[in-house]
Amino acid sequence: MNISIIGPGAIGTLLACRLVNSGHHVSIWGKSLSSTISLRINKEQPHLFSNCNKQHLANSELIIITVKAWQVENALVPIVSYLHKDCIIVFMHNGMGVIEHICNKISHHPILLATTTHGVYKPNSMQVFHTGKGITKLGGYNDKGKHCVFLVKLLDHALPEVIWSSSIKVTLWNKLAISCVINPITALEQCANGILFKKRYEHLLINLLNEIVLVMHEEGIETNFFDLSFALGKTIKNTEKNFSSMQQDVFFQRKTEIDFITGYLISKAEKHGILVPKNRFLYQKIKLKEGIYQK
Ligand SMILES: NC(=O)C1=CN([C@@H]2O[C@H](COP(=O)(O)OP(=O)(O)OC[C@H]3O[C@@H](n4cnc5c(N)ncnc54)[C@H](OP(=O)(O)O)[C@@H]3O)[C@@H](O)[C@H]2O)C=CC1
Ligand SMILES: CC(C)(CO)C(=O)C(=O)O
Repeated sequence: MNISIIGPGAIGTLLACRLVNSGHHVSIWGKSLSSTISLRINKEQPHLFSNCNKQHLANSELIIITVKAWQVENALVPIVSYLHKDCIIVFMHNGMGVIEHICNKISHHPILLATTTHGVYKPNSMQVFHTGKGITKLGGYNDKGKHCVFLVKLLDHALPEVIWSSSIKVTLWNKLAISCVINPITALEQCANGILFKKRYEHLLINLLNEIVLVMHEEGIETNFFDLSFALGKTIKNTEKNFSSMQQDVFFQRKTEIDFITGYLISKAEKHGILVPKNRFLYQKIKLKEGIYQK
């Protein structure tokens, strides 16, 4: 298949290299002006990709957008006119709410959303380290996207494990709930995820989850406090030594994805007239931190 990866950062590089290994024709579309870019995973053989080639983009049957949530619009809008009308678009980023703003520009394409738990670290522009094998969940955003179940086999062959989600909205909400808790706290405390098991966080975690459950119910997502806290505990355990993406963004003084994580939760809470003071408090603290280093 002809595939383009839009945003060859940590996740994008991992996918690009694995898709080539799996026999696909892969090009990339990044911010660099070079016409070719060499990318490698760990110490494996590097692959040479064509970069920002409009013809390759136009020939793409599938594009996977792997930029940060707040970068999606700027990455997608300039390239939409080059895409073939049937080109499948997969979005893979943390958080929710991005597609709502741009779907009218791409609604004739099959659109899918994906969320992944792979861990990837990119120390320089040419190499990534695959630090944790994970699971990718994929599902259709529009009707055409829902007909693209075949992509599970294709992507699973390249970078297992890939699972089809028949309700990607539910999958993303469950991931969002966990991120709303782990990401801002670990970013503010600058600690690994495992710290959240400490007794002193218990009340905060309970309050955050209770607020999140109310919003999820109003959004039509079937959940309850016990299921969510079990899932949260499992994620903290599985990633106890890891640093969340937001911890790293704050550490390196980068813009975080808070607007698409807690910010999304707050916007839905406001829509339903639900108060989420604990989540709002964390949101404001992160915005304050970002504001200081972005000045
Ligand atoms: N890394 C990880 O382990 C995981 C990441 N995720 C999620 O995946 C998403 C991507 O994360 P990650 O790969 O780490 O992020 P990166 O910042 O490493 O990758 C994003 C890439 O997109 C590029 N980019 C930004 N804007 C544009 C544009 N307009 N056109 C083309 N390219 C652009 C960036 O370039 P530049 O750097 O020059 O801005 C960068 O190379 C995030 O939502 C993240 O939360 C999820 C699970 C794990
Ligand atoms: C689930 C969690 C918190 C894993 O660290 C994550 O999504 C992230 O780091 O962004």
